[in-house]
Amino acid sequence: MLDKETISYERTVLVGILNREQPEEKLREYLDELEFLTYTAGGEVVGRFIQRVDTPNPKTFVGSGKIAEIEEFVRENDVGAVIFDDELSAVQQRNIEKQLRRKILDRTGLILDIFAQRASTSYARTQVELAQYEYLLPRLTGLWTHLERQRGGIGMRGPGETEIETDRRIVRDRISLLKKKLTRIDKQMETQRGNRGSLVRVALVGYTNVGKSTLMNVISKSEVFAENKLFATLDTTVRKVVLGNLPFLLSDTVGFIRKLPTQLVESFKSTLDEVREADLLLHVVDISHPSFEDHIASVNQILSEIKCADKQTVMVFNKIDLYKPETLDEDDLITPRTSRHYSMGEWRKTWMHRMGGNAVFISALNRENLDEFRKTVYREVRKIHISRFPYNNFLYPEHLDEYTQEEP
Ligand SMILES: Nc1nc2c(ncn2[C@@H]2O[C@H](COP(=O)(O)OP(=O)(O)OP(=O)(O)O)[C@@H](O)[C@H]2O)c(=O)[nH]1
Ligand SMILES: [Mg+2]
Repeated sequence: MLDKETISYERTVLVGILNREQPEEKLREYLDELEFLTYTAGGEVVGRFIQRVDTPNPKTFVGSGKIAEIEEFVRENDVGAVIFDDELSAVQQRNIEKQLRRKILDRTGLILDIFAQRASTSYARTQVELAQYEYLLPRLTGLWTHLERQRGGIGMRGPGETEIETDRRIVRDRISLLKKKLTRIDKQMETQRGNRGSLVRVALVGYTNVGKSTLMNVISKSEVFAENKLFATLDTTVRKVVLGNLPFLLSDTVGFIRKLPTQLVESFKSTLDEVREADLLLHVVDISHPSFEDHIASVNQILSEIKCADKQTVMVFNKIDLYKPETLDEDDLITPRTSRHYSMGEWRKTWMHRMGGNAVFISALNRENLDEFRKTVYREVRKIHISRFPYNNFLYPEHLDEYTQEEP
């Protein structure tokens, strides 16, 4: 009889540092996110190590005492990988690896690994592979400088160096090959996008795991892969959606994350072209997440990196079914009331005001408030349509009643 297959998660530990920008509460959130990323990559977190570090140790990132502590733990607990929340230099990564004799990853390396695991089309795979090589290249350089220093001036042209030089050349060749391949695919995609005609284009953007694909499925009655893991979507899906009598194209795309590796932003440029060419962005937010405001800031940061910060945007606050404000005891006169205590109504007022009415609060999963969502999207798409085709305005009268009847 066949043994039942058991999924084995690799045992891992996380390492984070405390400093002025990263007080305890922030760090906890970052490590929670890193734990979720680790789980997505196939790891089980069995320990967390934290140290107050104002200037990271150039050799080992954290102090030597901390490394010794981690070493003892990984030895006794059968740990396979140690993951740092912050970016490690090539030298740090190698030194730590030498001492711990385990796989050492930083946040960027981990995100790249997840992307590599999840990329299912050849296009996504090519983009990820490019990002991985871009990540690797300076690390090979680091390895080389390290050897150079160790060997001193004489006998520099030893086999070690030649080997690394060769490695670097192979990596560089591979990078330029992948870039060429991507340029070719980009051209094809551009033509495809061009063939879509003059329909208004709307793109779902937002932090990873906020519910973009779920919303896409609900709105377009399509079947896009949605899952409670990070980066469920790597490829862009485009669907034609009709609200009332108004057709437009809706695209679902890769989720963003804090400290998204720049290599990934670079190599996913063409996936992000869908965002760049959109007429309207639907910025989806998971309002039930305690740091959703930071998420909004991260997404806006990436949007400005790809020069989309000024696009017409509707803020879509999703997962209202899960939102719970923190509560204050009535006799607690000390704790200041902050946005964490806001009721849904208060958030609504704040964002409606900030967005000039372009904010909706929904639950894609429970299909709550979808009418309001449709109404807002309809109104904005219609505006774009009319500004683009003023002459056939008569084709698009207000149809607010019609589409609301579509919903059973
Ligand atoms: N409670 C609740 N869960 C939701 C809601 N919308 C989506 N989810 C869940 O959130 C998880 C992530 O949903 P996805 O639609 O995959 O999220 P995404 O933004 O496409 O994620 P990536 O593609 O990974 O960036 C899934 O488990 C969904 O079922 C909602 O309104 N309420
Ligand atoms: Mg998705």
